[in-house]
Amino acid sequence: MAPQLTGAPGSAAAAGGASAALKPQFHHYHHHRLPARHHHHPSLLSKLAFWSVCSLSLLLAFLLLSPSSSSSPASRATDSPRRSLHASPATASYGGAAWEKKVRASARVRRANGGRAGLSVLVTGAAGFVGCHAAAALRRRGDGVLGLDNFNDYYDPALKRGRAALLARAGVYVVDGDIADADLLAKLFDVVPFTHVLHLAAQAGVRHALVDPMSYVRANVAGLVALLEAARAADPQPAIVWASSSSVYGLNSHVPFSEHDRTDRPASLYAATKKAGEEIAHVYNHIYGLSLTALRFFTVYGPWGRPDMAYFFFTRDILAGRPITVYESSGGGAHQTTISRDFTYIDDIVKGCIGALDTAGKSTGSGGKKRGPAPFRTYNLGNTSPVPVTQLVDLLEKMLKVKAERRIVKMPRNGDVPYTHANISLAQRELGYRPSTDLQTGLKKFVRWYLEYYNPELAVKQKQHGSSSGKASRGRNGSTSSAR
Ligand SMILES: O=C(O)[C@H]1O[C@H](OP(=O)(O)OP(=O)(O)OC[C@H]2O[C@@H](n3ccc(=O)[nH]c3=O)[C@H](O)[C@@H]2O)[C@H](O)[C@@H](O)[C@@H]1O
Repeated sequence: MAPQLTGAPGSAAAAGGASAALKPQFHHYHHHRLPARHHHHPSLLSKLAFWSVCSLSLLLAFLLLSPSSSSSPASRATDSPRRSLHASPATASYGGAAWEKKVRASARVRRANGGRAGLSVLVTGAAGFVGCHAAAALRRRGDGVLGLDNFNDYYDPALKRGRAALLARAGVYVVDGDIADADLLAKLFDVVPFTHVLHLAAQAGVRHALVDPMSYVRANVAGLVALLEAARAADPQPAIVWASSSSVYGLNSHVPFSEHDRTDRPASLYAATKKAGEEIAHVYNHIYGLSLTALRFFTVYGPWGRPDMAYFFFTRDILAGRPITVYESSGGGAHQTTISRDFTYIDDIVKGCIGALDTAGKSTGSGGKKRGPAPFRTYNLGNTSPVPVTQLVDLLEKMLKVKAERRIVKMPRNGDVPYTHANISLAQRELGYRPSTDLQTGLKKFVRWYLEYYNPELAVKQKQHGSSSGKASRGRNGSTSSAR
């Protein structure tokens, strides 16, 4: 992918229009409630009652479903808690012949894929990290791809716009809308008979759940239900592959983590909402015959990554000469001497996503009714070789040629788990998943992208001299503005 993109600034429509508009009617009702009981003005009163019921239902619907995410919703992942600027479903604009034409063109299959019919895939969270790479890979294969993303400001929306611009150049249209917008989803399924949904829209990030817990419920629970509702009502019903998380293993200490291990002891609200998603998916598979595949991603990293993840903001802070906080184990567990992650490179994850789409059996329902059993699958997508976070920092120092100022602290109780390690034999067997990128190789690609995107002068210098002065200059776009 061409790395140098400057994204247009993101726009998140302000929420609250619907509820604000309803307020006066609500007050009006209370003002006139007494006369209503005495039957003085029956027609006026029935009107008032009607509007009041409408107001309350809309307000309730708004509170329950409003603003989740398409990529990674909710509020900005900054150190200072801040309410999100969600795109309100009520304010989204779509429809019309030109819009439908664009949607259809993007979702149209270009080329059959190795003898099998090409897929037509709705990718939610397409302006997110994994979504952007997966959508581009599907398009390269000739599949039809339509993206959906709400471009929320959990982290710098300019990065999301940059990813969407990249997809636009590849012929993938990313609809600016929210997975909680039932009308929009119904419309999309109406316009395109999607064969598959790759559902990657979510509120990601483990530690941010302490700051904005409701954003996780809105995106990962209410948003998922909204998507599944639309999918079960669609005709034909698509098969759904979606992003769960390695974090569902929580306090599990049996390593490497296998799909058969316990997932009933999450350590964070994020993990709990992903686990809830897995249970909710089972319901839709059971009642409506939706084909459902959950992929448990293990700490995915790479170019165009998420600025709220440690490898990304460590890079930014090391270059800016700022200290980084590295957690060490508080001790006590079986393998808790070093905090480690099974870091998995983006290209490997994308191959796993595509393997899951290609092998997903069909949904069996139609018209909202189940006609027979449909596949229900869960796979780990990891790298199978955990690396201590301290070693990640060593590698970054070497690649950036800057010494990190490390502040070593005991891991706080912030939802993080000390260790992850995937057993991938099931994905290997059934999806043909074979990760092939070690952390050193993948991180090099990330660092190259990071420098070209945020700090092109330093990138050139490093390329020319094979070394930097050791004193990194500040990034063009991002060193200080990206959120974490
Ligand atoms: O595997 C997953 O399922 C999850 O992977 C990541 O979560 P995490 O592995 O915690 O990744 P980071 O937040 O980038 O943290 C990586 C490591 O750095 C450590 N860390 C983090 C932040 C910090 O300031 N210092 C520090 O040492 C963490 O404890 C962790 O061991 C993603 O953020 C989640 O969205 C994803 O679902």
